Order: sequence, then structure tokens, then C-alpha cells
Amino acid sequence: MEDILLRDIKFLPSVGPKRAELLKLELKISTFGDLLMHLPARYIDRSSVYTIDSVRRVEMPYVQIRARVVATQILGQGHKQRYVVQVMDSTGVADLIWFRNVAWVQKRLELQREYIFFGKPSLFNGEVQMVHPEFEMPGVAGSASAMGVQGVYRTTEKLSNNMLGSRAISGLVRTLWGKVEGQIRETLPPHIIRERGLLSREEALKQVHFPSTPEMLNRALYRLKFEELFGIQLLLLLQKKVRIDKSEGFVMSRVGERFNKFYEELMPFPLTGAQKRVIKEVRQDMFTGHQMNRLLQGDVGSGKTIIALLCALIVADNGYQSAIMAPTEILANQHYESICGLCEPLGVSVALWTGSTRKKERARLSEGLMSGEIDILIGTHALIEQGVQFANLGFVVIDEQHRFGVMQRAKLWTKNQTPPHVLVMTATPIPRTLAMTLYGDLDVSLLDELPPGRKPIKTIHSYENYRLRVVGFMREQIAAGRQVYVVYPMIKESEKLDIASLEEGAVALAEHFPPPAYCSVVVHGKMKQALKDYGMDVFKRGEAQILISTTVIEVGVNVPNATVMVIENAERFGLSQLHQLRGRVGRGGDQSYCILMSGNKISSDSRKRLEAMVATTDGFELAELDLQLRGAGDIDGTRQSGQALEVKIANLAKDTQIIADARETAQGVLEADPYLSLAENAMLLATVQRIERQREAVVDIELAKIS
Ligand SMILES: Nc1ncnc2c1ncn2[C@@H]1O[C@H](COP(=O)(O)OP(=O)(O)OP(=O)(O)O)[C@@H](O)[C@H]1O
Repeated sequence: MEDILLRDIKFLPSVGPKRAELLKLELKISTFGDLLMHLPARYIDRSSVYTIDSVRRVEMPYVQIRARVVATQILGQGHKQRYVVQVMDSTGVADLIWFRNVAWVQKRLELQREYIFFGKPSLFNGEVQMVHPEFEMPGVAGSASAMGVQGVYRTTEKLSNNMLGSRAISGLVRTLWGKVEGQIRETLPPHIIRERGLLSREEALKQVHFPSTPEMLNRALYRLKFEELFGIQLLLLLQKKVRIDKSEGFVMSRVGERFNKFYEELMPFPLTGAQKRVIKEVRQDMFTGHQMNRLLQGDVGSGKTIIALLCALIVADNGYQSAIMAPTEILANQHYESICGLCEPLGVSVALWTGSTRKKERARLSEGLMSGEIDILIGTHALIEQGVQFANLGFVVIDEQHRFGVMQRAKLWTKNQTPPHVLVMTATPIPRTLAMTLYGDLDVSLLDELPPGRKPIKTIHSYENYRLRVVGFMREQIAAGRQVYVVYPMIKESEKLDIASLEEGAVALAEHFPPPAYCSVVVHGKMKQALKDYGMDVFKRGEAQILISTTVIEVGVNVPNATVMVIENAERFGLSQLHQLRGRVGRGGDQSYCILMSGNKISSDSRKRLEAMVATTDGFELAELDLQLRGAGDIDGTRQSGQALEVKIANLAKDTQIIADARETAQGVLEADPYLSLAENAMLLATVQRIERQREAVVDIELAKIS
């Protein structure tokens, strides 16, 4: 049978070639199936009528009220002219305002008559207002107000101009439904539908487009989101299983001289319990003969670098090479310096490869890598972009991988016959359910203990008016021998402006902290690498007391003597970023401070973020809150992953319970049928294979972009 869902959209009555072309261009709708999956972007609930008084108390984006017109008047002149209609019900009065189409409204609204008004309410001086509400007489059969819950479809200006606004799209979907009803195939096996009490796929699709009640809409959305997330979880768990069961990995069974010597004689400090536990987990993985793919989550300053080094030493003792990849050159340099220093007495050879490594040096390094002379290579993306070759790469550390592109890692070393063990390190605390999706194919280690002697950082939110006090505080800290960071936000669209504001800030600071008594350095992303390195070095050596910078220092920079972090325009940063920045201080034993500077007027979301920063230093708590405030799409890298994972219906930030349910069901299915070989799971296998193909295509595109 021909699959009706694959039919070209131009064959749908009242579409035709011209509108079909537009639908393709604007909304990527090419087939009947595409239109069916073009779900409403939001819903309006016209199933209940609110009283004016209750509108004041409930937070609903749109409401309808039933009220009588008691007064009308035209206010203002010219383009400020507006028509204000006062309406009343038994609980109160509301003002309805029109700035346009005044004559049209005037003609249709009669004094003392009752209407249903539908619109977006707002409160002005405690009074309910609605601008440009829709209205109609109550009790008219088939009227919009009697239609219950309605979907609003995403459309574009161009489509609206061609008679394809939200309502027209809704009409097309209705026509479509008449043709496809009864032909929608089920994609989940009956046992899952039964266990989870799900709607059938057909019923779910019908209900998302034409909800009969709010409850049915919720069940329909649950079913479609569940299906989407379940497919992903199944794929992730299956990939993990295949890796563990089938993929070969290097066996690193020796704990040799270099690791032992370092551990016993050269370690600058005893490891924390959590660090010891993680090393043990990694060693176990490396011993199994399967490839390790582990995520190391540790809050800022929890001591991840030493773990990378200890692992690399085990690897070197077993005769393999390691690569450690950092997200920025500054960080790669920092790792290189500290690891070089630590490794010198061990006879382990360490090299650095970044975007600014010169051609001649690269040639020399390539030789060293191919001959096996170099044990540990530290670098940036350049390691991949430039296709660096190793003699026997056994271990790769990806630092801060959220910057790296979540999906890329899967494909990085597929060229090697035996893939190296991979340790992904991240300081971004990822809420549990999000981690299930983003890193669902990895094993997870947690560094949940900070090195001893750390004092919690004190965080203060300060306004522009108090700047002089902040300056005074910075002076005190500098007088006590400490160092200070001052960070400006960087917003991609207007880098020039950002740098200008940083430079202005630097000039103002120079007045408060004049040379030669004080020394400040400026570092920002647009500077030449050599200059950046120079600035960082001067600060690290303690020769400058103030480092003025953009967020280039956000990840990883480690200067334990710096105790004050001043964040300018803190309201412009997201919570995870603020947390990362704050993590640059409090890395030594001294009391540290984070001062969040903001303008006097900030939005309520910004205020919530800043208040949360003041209230807690717990990265996980902040990450959860960030997720609620901003959604997964705004957390670094997750938008990209959402796309790569083809998550279209579910929301990775909000649908946490559904993610957990989907994972649980997926686990259950795989326990009973580890490789989906039973007939009853054939359709699941097909789904997983389809997602895998899509995902691979996306990863290929991502990789093509960087290489
Ligand atoms: N067990 C320990 N005892 C004392 N100090 C430690 C210990 N482990 C690490 N440190 C020190 O703590 C500081 C932070 O360590 P490191 O730079 O590895 O943190 P990180 O986890 O990479 O943090 P971030 O993600 O913020 O970069 C460093 O100065 C490091 O020398």
C-alpha cells in the first residue's frame, strides 16, 4: 500500500504548487507526513470562562471573560488615539483597549450588551486590561469561544501574507486528517503501550491537533514525547551495551614505575577521597579490555586536572600515548605548564599542539608522535582539525566537552583500529535527567568533594551606585597581597562594542588603581594569542594584581592567589556561566569573594539568577535552576545536541519526568531482549536504526564544519 504520509503536500486540497513551494521553503513541510508532524506551537484554552476577579489572581497567558460593556471613550490624539471600553461582570471591571481598527470595533460593540472577550490579560494599577481582544456574542453555535482547547500553529510572515496564517494551517491539518485517519501506523509495541497506559499513535496525533479536553491533550503530548525520548534512550543504552560487550579496548594492566613514583614522591597534595575513587573507576575500566567512555563530572575547582595526569601516567606505563584536549589555548597552555612541571622528574615527555603552533614545530611534533617519543600531547581542537597522527594513542581526555560539540566525540577516533579510552571532563554540573540524554551512552564518575581547606566563596550582588565601595574592597584585598579578576560580558553579535565596554572599564579602573602602584592587564578573545598568553603569565606570576578580561577566562583558569572576582553586567550572564566564573576564585586556602555588579534596573529573571548565586555555591542546584529559568536550549551545547538528537517534540529541560520514564522503560526492554532481536521488538530496532542514521548524518555535518 502506498504510504499516504509520503505524498507530496501539493496534492492536499487547497494547497497546490505555489503554496506547497512556500510550505517547503518556510516550514520544511514537503509531505502529508511533515504537515501531520507540524504540531501546534502552543495552545489556548477556550474551554473555560474566567471571572474578571480571577484573572487578577491566575497566571494565564490568554483567557476569555464574559462581560457587559458599561462605558466607551476615545482617548488621545493622532497616532496615540485609542478606544477604551470598560466592561463589567459580577466580580469586577476591566478595560479593553484598541489602538487600531477603532471604527470597526465601535460599530460592533454595543453598550450594555454582553460579549465573550478573549485575549492576553495584563494588570495596570491593579486593574485588568486587555489590548485588542477578540470578541463575539455568547452562545453562538460553532463560535471560537465554544471550541475548547485550540492549537496555535507556527507560521511565518511570508506564509501569513499568502493566506497561510495559523488558522489556515489548522484548516489544512483538518483536511489532512480527513484523508489519513485510520491509516496511522503504531510505532510502539503493545506491551509498552499497555504498561505505560499510552494513547495509540493515531489517537495521540488526533488529540494534539484537535484536543477534546485539556486532559486528553496532556496524554497525547505525553505519548508523542515519550515515544521520541524512548527511541533516544534505547539507542544510547544499546550503544553503551555494544561498546561494553563488543568493542575492543587496550588493556592497561600495569601500574608501573612512573605512576608509582609520582604517586608516592611527587604528588603536590594527598588526593581527596573522591579523586581516589575516580582513579579506581578509571583503572578498572582500562583493565577490562573494552573501550572506556567515561564522563567525569566535577564542580569547579574540584581537582580534575590531576586525574587526567594520573591516568595519562598509567597509560604511559603501559607503553601508550595520551592526548589531553582543552577548549581554549589559554587552558591548553596552562595544562601544559603544570603537567610539564610535574612530569619533568619522571622522564615523561610532554608536548603542546595548538592553533598557533608553527609549521616547523608541527613537523617536529609529528615526528615525535609517530616515533612514540612523545608520551602526552596537550592541545586544543587543532588536534582534530589538523588530523594529528599518533604511533599508539591509548587515551584521550576531552576537557570541557560541552564546548567541543557533544555529538562529535562519538566519531573522533573511529579511524583507529582499537579506539583509545576516552575520559570526558566537565565542570558544568548537568542536571541528572539532562545528563541521561546528553551523556546517556557514557559511564559517569562524580568528583563530589572539594579539596580540603577551601572556604566557601562569599557572593555579593552590588549595584552601580556602590561602585566606590567595591573599589575600596578591591584595594584592601590587593593590599593583603591578593589578586582580582574583573570580567566583562561578551556577546557575540557585537564583539566590537563589548571590547569597547571592556576598554572603557579598563580606563576607569586605571583611575582607581593608577600605575605604578598597581598593575593591571587586559585579556580578551580577539587579542593575538601571544599577547593573551603574555597577559595571563604576568597575572599568574603575581606581577599584575588585576586581570581585566572577557569570558576567555571562564573555564579552567587556575590562579589560587586570586581571591576576588568582579563580574560586570552580571545580569547579562547565564547562571552556569556565572558559576564557572565564580569558580576562578576560592581555589586556594584564602577567603574569596565574588561581586556581581548590575545596573539598577534588571528583569525579574535576572534578579532571580543573581539571588540564586548569592544564596548557594552548589553547582548542581544552580544548574537545575538554570534549566528551569532558561530551558535546555540555552545551556551550552544542549541546543546543538537537541538538534543532533532530533528532539523535536519533547523539551529536554522541562520534560524530565518523561525522560526518566523513557529511560526506565528502555532499560526494561533491553534487560529482557539485550539486542532487540525478538520479533515483538522488531519495530523498535527499526526506530533505533533510523535515529542512529539521522544522528550520524548530523555528526558528519558537524565534523565537516570543523575539518
Ligand atoms: N586533593 C587536592 N588537595 C589540595 N589541592 C588540590 C587537590 N586537587 C586539586 N587541588 C588544587 O585545586 C585547584 C583546582 O584544581 P583543578 O584546576 O584541577 O580544578 P578543576 O576541577 O580542573 O576545576 P575547573 O573545572 O574549575 O578548572 C588547583 O590549584 C589544584 O592544584
